[in-house]
Amino acid sequence: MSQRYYPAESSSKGARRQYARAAQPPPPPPRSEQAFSDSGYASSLADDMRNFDLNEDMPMPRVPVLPGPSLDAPEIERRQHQMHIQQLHYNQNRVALSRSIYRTIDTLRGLQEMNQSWPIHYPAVQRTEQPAPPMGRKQSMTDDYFTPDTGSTSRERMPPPRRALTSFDRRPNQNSSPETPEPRLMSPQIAQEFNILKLDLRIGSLSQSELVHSLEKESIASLLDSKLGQSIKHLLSLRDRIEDTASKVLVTGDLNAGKSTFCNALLRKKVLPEDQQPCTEIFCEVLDCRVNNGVEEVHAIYKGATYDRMDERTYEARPLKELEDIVIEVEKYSSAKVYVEDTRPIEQSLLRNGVVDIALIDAPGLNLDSVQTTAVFARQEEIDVVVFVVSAENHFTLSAKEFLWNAANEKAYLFIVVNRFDNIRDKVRCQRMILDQIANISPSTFNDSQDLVHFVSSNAVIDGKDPDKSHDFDNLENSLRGFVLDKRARSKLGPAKSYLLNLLQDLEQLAVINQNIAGRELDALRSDLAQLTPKYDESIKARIQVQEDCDKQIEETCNTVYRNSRREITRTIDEVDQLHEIPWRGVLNSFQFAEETRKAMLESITHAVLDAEDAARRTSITGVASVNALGLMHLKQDYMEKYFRPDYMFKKKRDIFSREIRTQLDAFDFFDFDRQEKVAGMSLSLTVFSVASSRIFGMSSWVDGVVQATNIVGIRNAKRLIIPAIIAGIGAAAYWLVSDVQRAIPKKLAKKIKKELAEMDYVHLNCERICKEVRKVLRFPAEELRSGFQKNIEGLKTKKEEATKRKGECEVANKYFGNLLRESREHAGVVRGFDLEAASNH
Ligand SMILES: Nc1nc2c(ncn2[C@@H]2O[C@H](COP(=O)(O)OP(=O)(O)OP(=O)(O)O)[C@@H](O)[C@H]2O)c(=O)[nH]1
Repeated sequence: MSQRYYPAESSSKGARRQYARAAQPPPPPPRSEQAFSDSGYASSLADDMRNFDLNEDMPMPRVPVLPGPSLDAPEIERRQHQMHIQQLHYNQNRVALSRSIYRTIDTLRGLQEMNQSWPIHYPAVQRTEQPAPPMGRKQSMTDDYFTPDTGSTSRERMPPPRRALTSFDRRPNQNSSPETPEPRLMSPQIAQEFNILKLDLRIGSLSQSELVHSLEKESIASLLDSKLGQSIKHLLSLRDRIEDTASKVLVTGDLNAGKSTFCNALLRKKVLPEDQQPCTEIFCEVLDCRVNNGVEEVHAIYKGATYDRMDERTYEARPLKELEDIVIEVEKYSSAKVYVEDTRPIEQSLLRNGVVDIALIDAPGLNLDSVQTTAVFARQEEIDVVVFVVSAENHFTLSAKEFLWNAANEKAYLFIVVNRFDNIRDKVRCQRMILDQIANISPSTFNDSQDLVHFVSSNAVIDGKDPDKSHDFDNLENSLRGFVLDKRARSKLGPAKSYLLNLLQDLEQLAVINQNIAGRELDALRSDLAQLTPKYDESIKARIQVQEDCDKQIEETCNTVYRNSRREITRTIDEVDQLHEIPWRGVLNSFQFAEETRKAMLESITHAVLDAEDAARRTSITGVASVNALGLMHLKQDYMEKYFRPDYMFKKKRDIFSREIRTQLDAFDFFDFDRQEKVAGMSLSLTVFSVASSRIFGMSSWVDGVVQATNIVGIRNAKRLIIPAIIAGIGAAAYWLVSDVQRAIPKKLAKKIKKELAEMDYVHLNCERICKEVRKVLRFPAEELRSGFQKNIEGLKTKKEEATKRKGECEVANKYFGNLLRESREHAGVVRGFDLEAASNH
């Protein structure tokens, strides 16, 4: 402890402080104005810490020589040497910590980048998935014969797979009921173990772990990203802090404990207002005026403004004597920077001591109001040393104890000034009582009470009327200097070290968790890919095979339909004249007979076509069923089977038109001349005609015949016979024709119809039409089958590509987190090795 360097002062009355100048190193080179820049002191730092080395550090401190018996030269040299070693250690630790800060910032930035491509997993439990409703499918406008199959044949569609929230993407176990929670990926307790990277999600009544579970993976990643950003910011401010050559001393305590008087005593001049009644209501930071171009003044900082000495909009510059008014203007000012000149020699000045620049912060009384108390706590982070002023008359109030308990957690040592000791009659009892209380509040402070607890009377220092009291204060001042200088390694570097350790521990945890997840996901993806690749290849092969089978089936079905239709229709047409029994109602009704016969014939042919269509329908049902069977066999639930409506077939106008035969009756349909002529040859009455006609082709023979006949019967008889013979012949012929109408009509009609149908290629056209319709009908399920296969293959292809991409990402993540784990462990080991105590133990 400092006591070794600052031995207890002689209690002899009037003992005076002496500072030996013997064996002092040459005075430090003058420091630039910049080096003493603003109150945060941060701005005085070099921008890039990476380039600095130990030689650029602060000047070596001089050894203050304390009051007491004069020291001999070897002792002074020894102390000088110790101080040098101490400074060297401090600088080594400072440089090493600074490097570690940069190294950690690099790590955090790398993690932020990684978080963009592979959202970092935060420990959480998986949420149970709710199955999504099955998706409807829009029916095609062309699907006339088919409707979505919603009937008994419909199959349950599986909900689409969803990615678990903070776990890797695995399809939930289909056998597990929705109520059964999935196995926990991580224990939520792990989340509680985070120090720095803990997500602060206290919203409403939900706990952090509940909130983590309710957030999407991307939201957690973005929260972590901002947390990492905050951490980088904090690391930079820690770097600024350890680079800050100044130490901030917060003087706090209860109202009227004498904090301002104590500060004035340290400065040896009345700078801060002292009063019986509470007066300091804002923070007053006392600094060496050299940082303000040597001008003594107060910068009263406006409420809500961030102080910038170079920007007068952020503060009001006022003379020192107005400080009394400023400290109570809480409505206008948040705090004040008090620039004062400390004219005392460097060995005596606390503000300008040659080792470290000290800023004294006079805080409002803790029990002034709760806001101010909170403000004191808020400033803890930037404070190196806490000097707690307690009134010897009042001891520790509740607010004082509360503050000290909290401060003791942050800072192992507290400097306690028990002021107004002059007002105490039984000083020994008071000392005992106060020390007992300190033992409870801060045991480490109690153990070092000789250095850290001082009973003084601050009001007696400036006027110096009572040398005894001044002597106690000198003692305190020496201890405080020692405490500030010796413990700065701990107070300045300690927070950076512990923050780094905590952060690296968090990073290690995140690395373990994420490497684990990436590894598991990688295994899962590898096995997925091992299944997907052959499945994909098989699917392509199966598609070709099934497509061929399906085409073959359609072709065969169509050929069968064509053949059967052609056979049936041709047979009907061939037999059309034998099929109908239209009653004969005499020659006079022969037209009606002919008409009915025509209709009957045409109807029978149309019926034959309709029968062929019916047969085609039945064949189509079988064909569709067998294509559906192929689909179900290969695509299973992915095959969208539709309900087939065979009654919708052959319903178009085109079909009706194609079936129609427009054969009409004409006069020749009633007589069968072919037959008349054949029969005439055998008829007696026409024998004459026959004979005559056999001669008629030659004029000479005909004339010969007439001459011969005339010769036989005589001219006169011949004249008498020829005319009745002609009449009889015509009559017989007419009779013959009329009597043949009943037979001639069907024959002639059938012949005519056949001829017309042959001319229009009726049979082929209808068979072709029927066949075309059947092909069209069969092509719907075939197309469904083809698109099902296509979808299946594309789905597999997409899955394969996604899995391959994801596998690549996981490999990168796995490697990255493996490196992060190694790096954070190794780095934490390095940081743990920084022995901050070594600096003060030498
Ligand atoms: N007797 C005696 N009086 C003191 C001592 N120190 C301070 N006082 C008086 O105590 C009163 C309050 O002192 P301040 O320094 O204003 O107290 P403070 O803690 O700064 O007060 P606030 O900032 O208003 O909380 C003043 O009247 C001082 O003169 C001391 O050691 N002995």
